Amino acid sequence: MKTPVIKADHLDLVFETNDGPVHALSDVSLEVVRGDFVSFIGPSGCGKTTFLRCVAALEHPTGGSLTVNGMTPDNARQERAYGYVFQAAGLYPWRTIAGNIRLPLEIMGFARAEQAKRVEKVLELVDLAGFGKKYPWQLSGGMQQRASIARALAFDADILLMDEPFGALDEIVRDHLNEQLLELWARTKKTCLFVTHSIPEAVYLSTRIVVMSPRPGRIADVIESPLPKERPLDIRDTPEFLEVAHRVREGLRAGHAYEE
Ligand SMILES: Nc1ncnc2c1ncn2[C@@H]1O[C@H](COP(=O)(O)OP(=O)(O)OP(=O)(O)O)[C@@H](O)[C@H]1O
Repeated sequence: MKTPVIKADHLDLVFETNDGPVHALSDVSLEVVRGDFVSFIGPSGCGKTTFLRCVAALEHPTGGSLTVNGMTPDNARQERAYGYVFQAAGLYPWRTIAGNIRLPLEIMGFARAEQAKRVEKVLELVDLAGFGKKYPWQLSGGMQQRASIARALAFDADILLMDEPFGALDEIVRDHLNEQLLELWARTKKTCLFVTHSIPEAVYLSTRIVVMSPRPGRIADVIESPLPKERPLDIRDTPEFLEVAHRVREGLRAGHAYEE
C-alpha cells in the first residue's frame, strides 16, 4: 500500500462573507498517491480551486484534516512540496522566458550556475529549448502556458497543482498540450492535481477523476480510470474512453439534481 502524498479527511471550509457563510468544501475525503494524475471536475463554485488552494496552504480548512507529504500544508509549502500553474500564464512581460522561470529560483537563493542549469532542463522538458531569450509576448498562448509549467517544475517539486491551465486556449492547441502534459507526467513521475471544466480533458489525462458538485462543494464521485498509461489522442474514440466520459457526465448530472 503506497502512503498518500495528499490525504484529506472530512475536510470542511466555510468562507464567512457579507452575504453569510459560503460552504466551499463539505466533508471532502480523498487520498492521492505518488504518481497519480487526479483531475477535479464540476460546475463553477463547487470548490475545485479552493481544494487546490488548501493543498497549497493558500486557504485553511475550517474542519477536518489535510496532510501533504505527511506534513501540514504550511510545512509542505515551506519545504516547496509543489509547483502551481494558474489559468493565466502569469509571466512578467519585462522578463525573458528564462528570466521568468529563474525568478522563483532567485528568490529561493539557488546559485547562479544551478539556476541556469535548471532553466535549461525545464525548458527542454516542456519543449521550449531555445526560447529562453524570448519575451512572453513573442510566444503563442500555448507556449506561454508551457513556460508557466516550466516555471512550476523549476524547483523540482514532487507535486504539480494545475488550475485550468489550458482553459483559455483553443481546442487544437489544448489537445496538443494535453498530449505533451501526459508525456511530461510519464517522464517526470510527478503527482498531478488538475482542475478542468472539460470532460474529455479530464478523462484523457487522469488516472483518477474526482467529480464535484456545488452548494456545498463536495465529492459526488471518484472514478478510477481503466485506460492504459499510453494514450494516443484517438483513444478518445474508444468505447472504454466513452464509458468513463459517460460516468463523469452522470456524476455531474447527479450533483445538479441534488441542488434542486
Ligand atoms: N476568498 C473567498 N471568500 C468568499 N467566498 C469564496 C472565496 N473563495 C471562493 N469562495 C466561494 O467558494 C465557492 C467555491 O469556489 P471555488 O473557486 O473553489 O470554485 P470552483 O469550483 O473552482 O469554481 P470555478 O470553476 O468557477 O473556478 C464559491 O461559491 C466561491 O464563491
